[in-house]
Amino acid sequence: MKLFIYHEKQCDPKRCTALKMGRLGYAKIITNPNKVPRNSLLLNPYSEKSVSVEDREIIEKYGILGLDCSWKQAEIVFKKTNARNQRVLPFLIAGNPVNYGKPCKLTTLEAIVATLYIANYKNEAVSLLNGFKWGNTFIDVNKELLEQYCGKTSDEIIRIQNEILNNMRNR
Ligand SMILES: C[S@@+](CC[C@H](N)C(=O)[O-])C[C@H]1O[C@@H](n2cnc3c(N)ncnc32)[C@H](O)[C@@H]1O
Repeated sequence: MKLFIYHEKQCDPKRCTALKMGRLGYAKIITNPNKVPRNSLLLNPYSEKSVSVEDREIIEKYGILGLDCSWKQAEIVFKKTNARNQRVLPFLIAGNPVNYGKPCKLTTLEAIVATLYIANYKNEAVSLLNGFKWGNTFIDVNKELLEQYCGKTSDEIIRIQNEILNNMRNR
């Protein structure tokens, strides 16, 4: 599985999940903007199209690309990207210690794990959590959601997500 992370060097290196993924040999860390793979599936929290099982061909051919930057800068950083295949993740809850419990504010590790899970590469997804103490928390907190999204098309996932959000509002 080809996993790439473009690293903006805006984070605390001790807490950065991307740099740790690089150290563990899980992902290739890229710091030169000219070397960013343009066809990979870019995980963009501001995109309108959801990650789905329909992305398997892109993932197989070109891999997944996370963009590790500070959440404070993220909107500006993503406005500058011109990658071809940009995707948002559907509603999921952060399991990491920094943003625990917050919707959609995932670490780069969590975002890549969720993408693989939804596209039905469950074993590959779960194996990336080895080496991260809180890693399994992400799966535990989101197991039901991930199972609902896994194997579905982008349109189906948006429908499922909207139903989940409506049910939460009406509770
Ligand atoms: C903003 S950075 C923060 C990284 C954090 N400092 C860390 O240590 O992992 C997280 C990256 O993960 C991906 N990501 C996180 N949440 C996402 C979402 N809801 N949809 C799509 N991508 C997401 C994006 O590439 C995003 O830029």
